[in-house]
Amino acid sequence: MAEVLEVHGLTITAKDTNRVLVRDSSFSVDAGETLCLIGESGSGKTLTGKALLGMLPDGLLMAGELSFGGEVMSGYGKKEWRQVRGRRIGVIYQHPEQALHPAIPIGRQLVDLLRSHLPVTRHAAEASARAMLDKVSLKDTDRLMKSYPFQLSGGMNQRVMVAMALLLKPELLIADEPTSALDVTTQSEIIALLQGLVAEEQLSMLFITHDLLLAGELADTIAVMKQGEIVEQGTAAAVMHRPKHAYTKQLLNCRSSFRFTSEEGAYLYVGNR
Ligand SMILES: Nc1ncnc2c1ncn2[C@@H]1O[C@H](COP(=O)(O)OP(=O)(O)OP(=O)(O)O)[C@@H](O)[C@H]1O
Repeated sequence: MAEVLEVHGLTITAKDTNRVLVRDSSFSVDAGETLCLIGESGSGKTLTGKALLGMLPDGLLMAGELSFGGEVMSGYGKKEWRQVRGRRIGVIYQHPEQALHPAIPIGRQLVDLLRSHLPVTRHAAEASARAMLDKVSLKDTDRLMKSYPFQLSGGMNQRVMVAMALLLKPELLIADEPTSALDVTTQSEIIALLQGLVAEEQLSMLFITHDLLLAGELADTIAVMKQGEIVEQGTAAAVMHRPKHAYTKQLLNCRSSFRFTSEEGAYLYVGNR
């Protein structure tokens, strides 16, 4: 399968303290593949995602090579990043307010996004926006196009954010803990939606989570991060059922539905979460 994203030796350092926040991290995402980056809070997942969007905060230094669609992005300037971010790499955050403007109706946000990247008429952009809202299973699109984010539930806003992320038909979707702030039922609905869209659009996805079981449900491959380093990576089946690193075993043991059986050296799945 063709590689969409390749990260080689990504290292992120705080300039003032010289603290290494992400160390020599290498991974790749193939076309149509979902890679889950998992690890506890502070392990460097979000910074890795930000590096891939050219959005690292000032004060951090990046080294290593990032390639997307065969093109090296590591040396990109602001203009090149703007052409990739949002257009070729879509992004979904934990909180919709990170992506949606609170004082602009949903419809206008979608239309403006389309028209800022593509030479389309307002009428055509509105039709595409409605079609995309429909695709993320939001009903009553006429009313929705005129609604503000605060008038929608958390789950609906999350769906709008998915619609925004996919509107420009990106090749890669970066989802940073997109369901962590949602209740369990809504979380399952959003995960099912993402799984459906990824399959339908043949999208590649980098899914960032602290939840190894969720990673097991979604991922083709999993990379486990601890204190800025990838300590284990492999197919989802290998990482979930034959974990090698003590930290991965610890993450699995934290979830009650998995139990480590020392005689067999394997994890047994003993029910749903
Ligand atoms: N702008 C910054 N300057 C200095 N250190 C930072 C900066 N941003 C993040 N860090 C530090 O880098 C480390 C990794 O942060 P990051 O946000 O990537 O972790 P994470 O794995 O995404 O955690 P979480 O799940 O809590 O979001 C943390 O120790 C964090 O405090």
